[in-house]
Amino acid sequence: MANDFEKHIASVKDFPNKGIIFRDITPILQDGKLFQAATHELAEYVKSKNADVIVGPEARGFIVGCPVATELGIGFVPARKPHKLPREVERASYDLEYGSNSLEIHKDAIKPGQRVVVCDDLLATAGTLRACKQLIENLGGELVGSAFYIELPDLKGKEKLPGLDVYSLVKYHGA
Ligand SMILES: O=P(O)(O)OC[C@H]1O[C@H](OP(=O)(O)OP(=O)(O)O)[C@H](O)[C@@H]1O
Ligand SMILES: Nc1ncnc2[nH]cnc12
Repeated sequence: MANDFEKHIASVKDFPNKGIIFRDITPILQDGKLFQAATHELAEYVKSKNADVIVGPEARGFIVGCPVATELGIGFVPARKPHKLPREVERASYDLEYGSNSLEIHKDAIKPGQRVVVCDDLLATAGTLRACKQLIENLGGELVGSAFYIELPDLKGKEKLPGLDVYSLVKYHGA
């Protein structure tokens, strides 16, 4: 199955910037059975972490995280790019493999003591994941794991979050 996921990831050279190989998951999403299988694999992981809620960073984290939350019947919390959420927010800034950004989360989205897993399409430098962790912890939640379709281990994202469990379907070396 890991092989099937990998076969349905498109690798696009020099996108969005020269030197980046963009790993495009849209062929997985287009294949209903494979999208369902990927969702199920992540859901089994999230269940094993006994999570109360999933946080998904905009935009691809919405696509990946929402169906996992509905499969498990648990809540989904969007971490959005600035000025999109209408009520009081917590904000964290971060750097990416290409560029930098900020993420916001509604202040009442996570309750103290809740167990949270972050779901997203890809882990690269972990700037996004670190920002999510900061937001979750500022609201009193506990980040108990993270789940991705793709991991780029050479960018050493994991090392920036020592002790955090990371689950992924496919790893690309030499990214
Ligand atoms: O581990 P990192 O170095 O933080 O990179 C991974 C993040 O980068 C991409 O999102 P992007 O910010 O490009 O936003 P998008 O989903 O709106 O395209 C991807 O979906 C992850 O969220
Ligand atoms: N190489 C990559 N491909 C797709 N999304 C990304 N986000 C950060 N790095 C990426």
